[in-house]
Amino acid sequence: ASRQPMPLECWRKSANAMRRWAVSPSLPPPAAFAAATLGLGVGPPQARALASAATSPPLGHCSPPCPRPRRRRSLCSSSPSSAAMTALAVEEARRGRKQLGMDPPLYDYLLSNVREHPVLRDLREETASMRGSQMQVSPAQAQLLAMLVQILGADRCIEVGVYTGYSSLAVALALPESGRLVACERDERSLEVAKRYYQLAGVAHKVDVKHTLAVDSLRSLLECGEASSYDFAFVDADKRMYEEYFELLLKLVRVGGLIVMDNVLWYGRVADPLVNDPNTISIRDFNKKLLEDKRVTISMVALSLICLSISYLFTY
Ligand SMILES: C[S@@+](CC[C@H](N)C(=O)[O-])C[C@H]1O[C@@H](n2cnc3c(N)ncnc32)[C@H](O)[C@@H]1O
Repeated sequence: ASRQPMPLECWRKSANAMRRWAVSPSLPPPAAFAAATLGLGVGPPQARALASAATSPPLGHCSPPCPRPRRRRSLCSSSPSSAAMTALAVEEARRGRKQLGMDPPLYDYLLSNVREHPVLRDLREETASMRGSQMQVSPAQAQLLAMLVQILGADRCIEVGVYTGYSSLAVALALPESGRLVACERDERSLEVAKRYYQLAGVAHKVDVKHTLAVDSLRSLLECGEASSYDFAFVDADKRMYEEYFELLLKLVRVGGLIVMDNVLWYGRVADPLVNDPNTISIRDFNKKLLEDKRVTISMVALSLICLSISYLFTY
């Protein structure tokens, strides 16, 4: 597909954001760039290096006049120009590319085999331009969540970490008319988008939105006597709370139900002994405890692979 050249002012804004991020480990990556690098299977250290390499002005934008000779730093001779990089980032976010360790052509192929509800597609496209869009689950992941809900015959579900509602909408669409999804999210602005799309998809009556800290919502469900009354839970929020969410959900979800925890591979960081930030340590510890936890049966998966195999099971 042909792409229009990016206006210089837009390019400057994204280049500045990327440059700030490249030198400040405490800052989150610019959303679209993070989506692009994750989609490409690039880990955070390489992504940061790429961001720093990709911030020289794009070809054709600094002449005339050009105050000093341009030096393009690049990681390898085939590094794309920054304009191409930024355009790619936007495209990646728009297309919902997010898959650990899968190269882009194969992931494109996978995405082209996802059945995505039109309202989910619209939500994904609207979210792509929003801050934090890289947090959204991919269409393939959402399809798997919906399928798990259907296989379970789930009627009552919980989601921790709604953002703009992509995964919760996929689950709500898969629920029967009598179904109920308790959707926990602390951010009001994201929830406004989510609620709008629940309405558009005609599932708002199935979703019970809890706008507060998720841990408080889960505790209050237990206080209301709802122990063992849920079939399915999906956790996709603050990683340092995983253990606490898991313990609460273990009480809320019935025996034979399913708890899905997102990001347990944490973009590969859990396997890198040099990465020891609090989120990574927390997920690593959580995975270790779960491995030894005899109360549950576990399966840690690179999501899209299980998605394909389950699809084929159903096809034949
Ligand atoms: C990874 S995003 C969720 C993405 C969502 N599942 C989707 O597919 O679009 C995580 C969300 O969790 C929310 N969150 C983080 N900590 C939370 C907390 N303690 N209580 C409730 N929500 C929280 C954030 O505001 C953010 O919107």
